[in-house]
Amino acid sequence: MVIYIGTPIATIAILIALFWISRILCGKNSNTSSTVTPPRLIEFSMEELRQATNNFDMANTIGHGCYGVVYTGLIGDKIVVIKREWCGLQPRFLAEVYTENFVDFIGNNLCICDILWYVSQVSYMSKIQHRNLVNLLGYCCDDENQLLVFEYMVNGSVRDYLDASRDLTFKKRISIALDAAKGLLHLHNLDPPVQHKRFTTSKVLLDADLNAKVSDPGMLGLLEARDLRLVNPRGGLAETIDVFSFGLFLLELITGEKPDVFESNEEIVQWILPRMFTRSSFKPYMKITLECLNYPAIDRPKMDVVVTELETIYQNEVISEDRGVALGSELFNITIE
Ligand SMILES: Nc1ncnc2c1ncn2[C@@H]1O[C@H](COP(=O)(O)OP(=O)(O)OP(=O)(O)O)[C@@H](O)[C@H]1O
Repeated sequence: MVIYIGTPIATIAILIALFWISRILCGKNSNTSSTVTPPRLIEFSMEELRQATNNFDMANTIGHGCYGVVYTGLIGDKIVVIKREWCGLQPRFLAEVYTENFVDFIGNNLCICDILWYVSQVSYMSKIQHRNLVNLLGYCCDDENQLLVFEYMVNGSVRDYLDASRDLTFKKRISIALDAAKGLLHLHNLDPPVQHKRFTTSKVLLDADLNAKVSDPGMLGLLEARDLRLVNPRGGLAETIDVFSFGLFLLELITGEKPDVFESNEEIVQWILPRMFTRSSFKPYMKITLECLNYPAIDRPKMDVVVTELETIYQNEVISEDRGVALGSELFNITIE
């Protein structure tokens, strides 16, 4: 009897890769109260996703980012969002993850290991679940195509929403900020902590009821292998960059305008001064915004503090709801009380 065991090196390489993946899949996760049990991650075929998007019809395109083109698609009776990577997997993905020796050792099996690496990243992403994070539902990966399937957020990004100049009460803005802060806090509370590092108003998506969720949580691994620059390089080191980005997000959320990139907190203060507000909730809002943008970075609050502050502001708004204030350009003509 002949037992064919293939190339021993290839077999060992695959076993090591599988061991590595199983370790990631068994990794620890956070157990904060809003953690959602991960649904089963679905592996879609390319054919299924072609059908879902009408063969990736332009009409289904809703945007694009550094990962790739973003489509809506229909799977069963459910609308989903499909991100299709710009370019296929490159062997250098693996080279950046493993040592040079290991890559040499794997030799001709780079392709399967790249795919295994991609699948391990996707599995990891799918385990990061929270009600304020956009859920990854599934993926498709072969040697030519890599696609990610996410839940669909019908109102698009906060940036889209602000651009469309749709009405948003101050209370609603606070509730969006609070949702987004909780999403980031969940990432920071994971063991080991996860930094988003690309947090902007485009990364906060709104559902039909304007509940907000942070998109692309845990996607950094996939993107870092592609030499991407940080969104806010002045945000400082890993632990503070999300907080800095959150401060910019708060400014953008309240003004509707993209704030300039500031060199210092004095510049931020100069930017805010002519825009002072009368209403009591605006002051704590601007205070926490400025604290997030603090220099040096070590003076910035942690996200749990940000969540607590925003919760207090939100509660004040609920209490004084009947005194409603319209937001918009006229807001900034109000002088200091
Ligand atoms: N799950 C989703 N539901 C609804 N719309 C989405 C979803 N994901 C992305 N979009 C839309 O697609 C656009 C592009 O998203 P994507 O995350 O690829 O890039 P980005 O955030 O705009 O830029 P980058 O990733 O380069 O920083 C978003 O601005 C948003 O309008």
